[in-house]
Amino acid sequence: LLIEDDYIYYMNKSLPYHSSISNATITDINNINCKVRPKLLSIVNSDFFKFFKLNLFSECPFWDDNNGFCTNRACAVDIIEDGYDSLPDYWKPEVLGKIDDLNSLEKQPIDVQDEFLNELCNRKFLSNNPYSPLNCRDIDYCDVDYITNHPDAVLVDLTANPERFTGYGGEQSGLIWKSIYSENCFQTDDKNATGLAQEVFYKLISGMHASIGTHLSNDYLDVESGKWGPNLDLFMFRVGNWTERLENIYFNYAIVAKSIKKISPYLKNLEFCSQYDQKTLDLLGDISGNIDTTLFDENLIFDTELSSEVKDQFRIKFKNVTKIMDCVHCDRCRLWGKVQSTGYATSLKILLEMDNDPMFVVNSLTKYELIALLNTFDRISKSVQLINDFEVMYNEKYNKEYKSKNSLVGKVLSKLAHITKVSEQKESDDNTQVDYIVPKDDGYDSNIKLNDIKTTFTNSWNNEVIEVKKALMFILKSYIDFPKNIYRLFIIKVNEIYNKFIY
Ligand SMILES: Cc1cc2nc3c(=O)[nH]c(=O)nc-3n(C[C@H](O)[C@H](O)[C@H](O)COP(=O)(O)OP(=O)(O)OC[C@H]3O[C@@H](n4cnc5c(N)ncnc54)[C@H](O)[C@@H]3O)c2cc1C
Repeated sequence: LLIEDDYIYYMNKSLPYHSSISNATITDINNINCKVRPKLLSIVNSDFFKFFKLNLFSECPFWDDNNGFCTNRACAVDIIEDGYDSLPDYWKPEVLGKIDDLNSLEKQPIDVQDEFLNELCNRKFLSNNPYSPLNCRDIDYCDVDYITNHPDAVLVDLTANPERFTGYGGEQSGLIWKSIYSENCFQTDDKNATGLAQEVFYKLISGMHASIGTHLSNDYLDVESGKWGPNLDLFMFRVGNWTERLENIYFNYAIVAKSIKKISPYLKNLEFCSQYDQKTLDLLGDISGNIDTTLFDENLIFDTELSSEVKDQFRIKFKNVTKIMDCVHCDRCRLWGKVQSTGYATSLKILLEMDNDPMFVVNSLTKYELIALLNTFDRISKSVQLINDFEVMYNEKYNKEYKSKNSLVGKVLSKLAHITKVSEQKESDDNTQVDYIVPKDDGYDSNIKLNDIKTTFTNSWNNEVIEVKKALMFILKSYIDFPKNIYRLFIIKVNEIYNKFIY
């Protein structure tokens, strides 16, 4: 019911959530995604793009509590509540969250590890940034030096460690998310730019959070059956029931896709992978060819000199997000958290800094930023695909009689498409206006709202009925078990007395 309240609240509120910075409809993005997905898969499975460098032993720089999840069971109780002790070892969160198949390079000194990736490249400049931040303006949105040069960092094969359910949860992960969201506090005199920066920052984090939720719901371990597979109810609970979270996944898609479009023409100059050069460049060219430049208009975010102060704050705050990932005590979650926060940071660097001096930005990119960028695109692209898969599952399970448009996710998606159309219409009416577009509350919206409320209410009602039934069954079973339990108690007591008597 809480979710339902929040959901209705969202549908009714008139906050300027739907700005006109993205001109794409949900359908546009779904279509683009169908075309780029196979190519993206080939890229992230290639030798160059499948390794990421990570320091598994770095201490959390923000708070003292380094009492990690892997040694702290309490972190898991929210997810695996019952009988933690009775779970087989390989289902325990510290095992589910561990990184498998650490490359044998892990044991090698850092320069040998680097050599491995450098062998794939004609030029080494990607690991040695000639545009040292010491000499130049800082344009990094993540802590690049930390990733590439930390002596404890190791190469991890991302394909051997897919993002999935790990059982990581509870207070610790809640605290991490809370501190990431609370980075979103900008203070400048430019109210418009500050508001917009806050909105974009929130959407990025929420989209990343929702994408992680989508992946863990899709690759979920059912501890009762011991099988891995998609968990529709978990997806609906975490993401599907929340219009805003779904929208933010698509928003992040538009941001990352646009940054890849923007950097692609310059990748030719990088010659970053001799062995895979042509094939990788062809694939990247194909991907970029399918992305429309109007997908996202970065100039509407930070377009004026006035907002450069906001931009600087944005950069520092995003850098902090990538550092907060060191506080994540589940190794695999930390790995993907670091990859994705670095990927979004790289997107922002490309989108917001390239117009000033493209080659300055291009030459400052490290290979790990490029690897993170492409892998983040793969994560968000998979999330978009999964949203569509879950929609089909939802219709099959709950909504057979409804058409796709009337399913919960379907309604959300068509509403988003509708909102974008409204914003497009408004934009063409007034080209000079770059303000937020608030969706019109027309009959279409009211119908959707009414249907949403009905469907959400029916689902919540059915869930409550199932829970009440379960509770009643539990009470009934405890009455039935009562004589058996009394008998067992009696035997235990008799046994104790007998033992005392004997010894
Ligand atoms: C960096 C990081 C990576 C992780 N990776 C994994 C992983 O790979 N596999 C895995 O199983 N677990 C992972 N986790 C844990 C996972 O994200 C959840 O924290 C955990 O499953 C507990 O979920 P929860 O229901 O308590 O709510 P949480 O997901 O912890 O959310 C906390 C609160 O944030 C709000 N919230 C939730 N989602 C959103 C959203 N999209 N937008 C805005 N607000 C939101 C809600 O109010 C919620 O109560 C990761 C956690 C972190 C911090």
